[in-house]
Amino acid sequence: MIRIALAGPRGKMGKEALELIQNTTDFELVGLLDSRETDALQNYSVFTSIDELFLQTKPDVFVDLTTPELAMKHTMTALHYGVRPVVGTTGFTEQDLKTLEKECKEKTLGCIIAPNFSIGAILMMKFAEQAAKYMGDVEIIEMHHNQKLDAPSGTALKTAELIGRHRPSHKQGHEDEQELLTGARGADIDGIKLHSVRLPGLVAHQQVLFGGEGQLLTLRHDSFTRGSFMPGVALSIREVLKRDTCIYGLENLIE
Ligand SMILES: NC(=O)C1=CN([C@@H]2O[C@H](COP(=O)(O)OP(=O)(O)OC[C@H]3O[C@@H](n4cnc5c(N)ncnc54)[C@H](O)[C@@H]3O)[C@@H](O)[C@H]2O)C=CC1
Ligand SMILES: O=C(O)C1=N[C@H](C(=O)O)C[C@H](O)C1
Repeated sequence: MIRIALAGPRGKMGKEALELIQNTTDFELVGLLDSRETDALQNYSVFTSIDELFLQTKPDVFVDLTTPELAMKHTMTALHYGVRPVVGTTGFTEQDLKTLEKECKEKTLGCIIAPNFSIGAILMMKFAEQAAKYMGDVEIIEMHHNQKLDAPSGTALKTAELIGRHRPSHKQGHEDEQELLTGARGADIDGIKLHSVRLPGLVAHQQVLFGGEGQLLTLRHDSFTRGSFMPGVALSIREVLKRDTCIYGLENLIE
């Protein structure tokens, strides 16, 4: 049995993950971390202190599905107690990732930071990385529900990073281009334009557009339900136990 502690169990992702853990025969839920005590979770040990969670439940794996401002602190605390983190929460900076890499190396502990757990989104990112070898003019449009805290999404940032491995940094478009309204052309990562849409009704969607003379290549992925993320959560829980480094992105776990 893999002993699992989960943070954020009342959230949109946390609820799904709770169900996944309950319904998976080799997973055992040993504790929950939430910002407050809640009746809805009274059958489980709910902690409001992350230190108490680890001291009292001694999990093998800690799954974090909370908020960008908490994720780094939670992940570092898990590593401090020798617990392997699987983190779906977004908002990690480059510096955060470097710090985690160092911490995992020092402690010889696995940690998985997954900007997106769905296989379709991972494939979209891998295809975008391939396309960038041949088509260097690209814009990313990510679309999410209107309760999302961070923009751009973790998936969009990861996509830009993978594209950047093959696309030399350069300014796209016309050199005399002017933004008549601030933000009209989106955010900019090494010249890649990145646009964030937030609307009710959406879940998680992304298009990567590659333009070339007389042609457009569109890569699109849609998560219509949060069930799309759960196989990736289960895979990460099993994989993190076999690893002793910090892994950023599930593309590193699949061939
Ligand atoms: N990697 C992936 O595939 C996916 C990642 N996400 C990310 O997961 C995170 C959560 O997303 P949602 O479930 O949509 O958000 P949500 O807002 O529905 O849930 C966040 C949860 O965190 C809890 N929380 C707040 N403060 C806390 C504290 N101090 N201790 C413990 N829990 C606390 C809240 O009670 C809530 O249950 C976001 O960063 C989002 O970007 C979301 C979907 C897929
Ligand atoms: O907040 C969300 O919903 C999602 N967050 C992740 C991100 O920021 O990329 C993954 C997915 O897009 C859903």
